[in-house]
Amino acid sequence: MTDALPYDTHRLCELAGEIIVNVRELSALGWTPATSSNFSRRLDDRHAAITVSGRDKGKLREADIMVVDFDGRAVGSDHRPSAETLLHTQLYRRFPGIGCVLHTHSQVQTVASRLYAGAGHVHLEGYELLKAFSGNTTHETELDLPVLPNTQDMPSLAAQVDALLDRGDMWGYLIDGHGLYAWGRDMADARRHLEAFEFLLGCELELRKLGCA
Ligand SMILES: CSCCC(=O)C(=O)COP(=O)(O)O
Ligand SMILES: [Zn+2]
Repeated sequence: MTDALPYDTHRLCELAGEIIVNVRELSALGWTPATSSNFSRRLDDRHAAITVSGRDKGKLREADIMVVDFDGRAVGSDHRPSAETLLHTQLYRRFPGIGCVLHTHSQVQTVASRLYAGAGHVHLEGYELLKAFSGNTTHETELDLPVLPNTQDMPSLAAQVDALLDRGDMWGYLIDGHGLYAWGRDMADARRHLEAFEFLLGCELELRKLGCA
């Protein structure tokens, strides 16, 4: 810990390294086109490490990761944090067990968000991969992935997410025409949830193409 900064800089370096490695892999899958997407890790009980706004997520370096407090304000940096910072910090503030938030813009996520915006959710049932979500021990379960309307008004979007979180266990949501948010207790957990949503949404789209859903 330095005198000047109110967080552990060594821990920040560790988390930045982890974000960089994981986000490069997600980018290589085509899930972060055109500088889209944002990623964060809980740093401590007041701060998160998050991607700087507008950076090419496929080419992240340590300088592309900065610190914000849970009100979304930059701490110890002149950079602008992700435009969607509030959607990350609201989760860290409310749930001490959440340690990682991942947001991507894959084609599958975006097409699914458009198709299911009217229904307000994607119903996922009968898939073995539902066991990938923390707490699920059987495929005999179901999950409604919410789809929220897109807006540039982040406080309004965060308020809608907050209302959904009141309902209980939730590991992600879609934003119409935009992409997917997923989270977990650490990077591995959040990434498993993100990948499971991507796979399950892909299955639902495929079933629709085949006229089965
Ligand atoms: C060019 S993508 C539009 C903004 C967006 O949806 C996104 O995920 C990236 O925003 P950021 O400010 O985090 O770079
Ligand atoms: Zn986005």
